[in-house]
Amino acid sequence: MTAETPWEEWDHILKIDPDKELPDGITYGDLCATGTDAIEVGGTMGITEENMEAVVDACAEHDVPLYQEPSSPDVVIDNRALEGYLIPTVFNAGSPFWITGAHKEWVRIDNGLDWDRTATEAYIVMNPDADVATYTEADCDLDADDVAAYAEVAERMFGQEIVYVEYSGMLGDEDIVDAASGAVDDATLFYGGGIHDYDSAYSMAQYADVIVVGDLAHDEGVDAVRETVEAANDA
Ligand SMILES: CC(C)=CCC/C(C)=C/CC/C(C)=C/CC/C(C)=C/COP(=O)(O)OP(=O)(O)O
Ligand SMILES: O=P(O)(O)OC[C@@H](O)CO
Ligand SMILES: [Mg+2]
Repeated sequence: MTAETPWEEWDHILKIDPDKELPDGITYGDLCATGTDAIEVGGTMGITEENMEAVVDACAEHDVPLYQEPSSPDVVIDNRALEGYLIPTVFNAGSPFWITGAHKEWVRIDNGLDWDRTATEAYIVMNPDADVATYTEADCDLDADDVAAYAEVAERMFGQEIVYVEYSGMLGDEDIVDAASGAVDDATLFYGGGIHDYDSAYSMAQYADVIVVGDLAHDEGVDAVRETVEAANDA
């Protein structure tokens, strides 16, 4: 990354899914102006280079750092508007493909990756009903001590700078996020899933360094997202 580890300064990320519509009357520019610290463009299903490019181009002229979060090597785009690439690796995936296999393929087929703009996110996927859990065959049957141990392994043994507790589609268990928070030292803890208002944002931001808000932007719009930014800044 240009500024090494910029996420250390963040409280809030807005994740825009290029496969989902925006509410009526709302533009990508409006979403960029919510006060979020960064935008991640990504989703699990229905992702193409074309819909990725369209969202990145629409956000490019606005003053917020833009990151691509690819769900597979074939949707990675080469776009100078991107500050960088946040590449998931799923620690509790059912297949090594989602831990290192896709990454190996990416490096094999792509000549000349931009390593200075590339970082990984160590995901722990917790909602068995989320597309990402099905897709990666994740073992979501984890207690707080399992999650804490994964988080510690990610940081201490695999040198991960970002640990991501992912409840995509549902609000997570505070005790689990608290345990993950206690298990990491220098790594930045991301939490995402089911944040829908000030209180749910605040509850998770007490433990996580950075909260990630996704579907709310597509389902409700900018005022709701702005509330979550306020909560992230207050916590
Ligand atoms: C090596 C490269 C370039 C890519 C592989 C990256 C990996 C391991 C991806 C697997 C995990 C994944 C699909 C991450 C994408 C981000 C994510 C978790 C989006 C949220 O997905 P959901 O909310 O479950 O799905 P939808 O909202 O799209 O239905
Ligand atoms: O869509 P939501 O439930 O807000 O989840 C956010 C993000 O963690 C998904 O990858
Ligand atoms: Mg989603």
